[in-house]
Amino acid sequence: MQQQSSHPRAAQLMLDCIDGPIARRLIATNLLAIAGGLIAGVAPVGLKGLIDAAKDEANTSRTTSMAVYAVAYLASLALGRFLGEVRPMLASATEQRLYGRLRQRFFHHTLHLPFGFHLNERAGATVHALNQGITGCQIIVYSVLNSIVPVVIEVVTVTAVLLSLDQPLLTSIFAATAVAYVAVATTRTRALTQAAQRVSAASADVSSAIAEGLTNIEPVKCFGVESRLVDELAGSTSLLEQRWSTLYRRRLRSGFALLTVFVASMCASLVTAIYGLREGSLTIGGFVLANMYMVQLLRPLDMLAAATRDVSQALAFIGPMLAILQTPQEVFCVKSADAIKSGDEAVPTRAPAASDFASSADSSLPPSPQRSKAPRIQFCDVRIALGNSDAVLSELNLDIPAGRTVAIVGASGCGKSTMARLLLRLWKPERGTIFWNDQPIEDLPLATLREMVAIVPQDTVLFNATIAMNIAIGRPGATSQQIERAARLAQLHDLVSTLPRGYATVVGERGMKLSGGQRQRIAIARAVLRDPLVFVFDEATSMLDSPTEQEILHDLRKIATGRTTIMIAHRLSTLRHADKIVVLAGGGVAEQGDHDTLLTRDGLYASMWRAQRLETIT
Ligand SMILES: Nc1ncnc2c1ncn2[C@@H]1O[C@H](COP(=O)(O)OP(=O)(O)OP(=O)(O)O)[C@@H](O)[C@H]1O
Repeated sequence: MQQQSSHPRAAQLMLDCIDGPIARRLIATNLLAIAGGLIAGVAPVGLKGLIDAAKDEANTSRTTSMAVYAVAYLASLALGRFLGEVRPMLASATEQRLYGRLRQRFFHHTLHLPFGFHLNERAGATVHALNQGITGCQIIVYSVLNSIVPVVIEVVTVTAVLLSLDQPLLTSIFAATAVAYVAVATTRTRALTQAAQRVSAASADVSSAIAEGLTNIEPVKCFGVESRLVDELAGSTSLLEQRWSTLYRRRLRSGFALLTVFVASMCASLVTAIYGLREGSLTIGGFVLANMYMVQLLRPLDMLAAATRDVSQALAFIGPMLAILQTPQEVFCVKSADAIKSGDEAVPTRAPAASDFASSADSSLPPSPQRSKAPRIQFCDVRIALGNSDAVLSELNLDIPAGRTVAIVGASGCGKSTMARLLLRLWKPERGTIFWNDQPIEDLPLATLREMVAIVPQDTVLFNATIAMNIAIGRPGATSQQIERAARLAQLHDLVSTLPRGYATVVGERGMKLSGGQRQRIAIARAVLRDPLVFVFDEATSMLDSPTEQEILHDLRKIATGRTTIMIAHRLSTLRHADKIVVLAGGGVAEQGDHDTLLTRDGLYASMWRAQRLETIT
């Protein structure tokens, strides 16, 4: 079933990646392939001429005729072979460009798939889908250019010559053989495709297991699970082995079926040609030619059948890549970016007034006067459930005034990071709306929204690149002075100065050559350098020692002035300066207000505060 729908999709995918220059080169190499097929097809005519000339004793210039036929025969053989050698060399550059485009297209598409896709899929399997898909495309291109096109031309040429021999019986045998080949090739295709799909799935499991072990190398080593992982891999590899054997058994069965057709046809044609020779309807040259053509007709038919088999296997390999390419991307752009950036928004939907957030008298802080562009953010009746569990946020109503700092606190798992992800549209709420000033955030172009928000996430993962590159990731083209300034604000500069290679130090796979606190500071510098309208600090300083944390918080308060800032933290002492503190519980806002108000209220926040004070003292 997958195979049936894969044909047009695979063809479409390749066509999409073919531009003018690629198309021209492919046509040129194809023409070479066609020329090779034609020449190979007519070569035996020279041999027939040679044999007939040798037999023609009445011909006075027999030697010359023989020489001409011999040269024609050898030259056509040599030229056909030469073209066969040259074509792959010419084709390879074009094909590599095509595969490069395919990789780029796949990577672009995958990076733009929804966040949930990446959480559900194994990265190893995704990379494997690409690699195997490219292998499948290579097989298809090779089969089409090297086998199918030249072979079809050869079959047509041979058939034309065959018809000119005026041997209806032989022609019928050839036709019957062709039909038999097609029948065998098509009936075996489904079984082969299924086997190839199973190989592909098992192979993805093996790749994912290896990738997962390598990306989690630290826990693997710390918990000493190397041998267990290797044993588990042995299970997956033996399954892969079995599935390859099944595939090759099926290929063999298909090969035997084709061999049977081949032998039957050879027998039939040989008997017919002998009969023709005895009857005098075939010369000796004609007899040799008929048999050579039989072989020559069967060989391309054989190659066609093999190519069909390879293509069906290749389509199964391409299947996972096509499935990923068909997964819908994130919704990027709904409304004009300019209107949003200039603050000159068209208001499509009514956003709630501050008084709608009536749960607390403290919820209607006036906006900060310093940055007119910093947005007011409102979560209105937002509900979201993740996975199969109950709603993480069942009814979130929250007003974050423009240019103010709002702290979010609450028990682990109550949905604080989920809130931040909703704002960045990594998740989509099941119900409710998040407003950016007066616009629902779905109306903002996704790229613009993310450009305006900088997040320091709980777990900082770095690229295996230099410190400078990691800091500048959100601001391509940043100068070294700008990078250094951001690093200073994140209390990182002094540390970097002690490194022999300074900002050119490579941080290792996922930044593992740095401490957790150092990674966090890079993440803070990154966010600062991005210069956004909204900051989200999600446990941004949780890995730092107290003095460093205090210094960074002091700097961040300065940087965040006039920007809308969301601070998520468990350590309440780091949040007491926030304009508003929001306690999340039971899927919504349990209480909100500034530090003193909440302490006076003696509710959830006050008890959390007391508990943490007690911990500090004891
Ligand atoms: N992709 C997901 N699929 C299913 N459940 C998820 C997913 N991501 C998060 N969750 C669940 O959603 C809930 C809220 O997670 P979230 O990360 O928002 O909590 P949090 O309040 O930030 O917690 P913490 O303070 O521990 O960081 C948790 O119960 C978590 O297990």
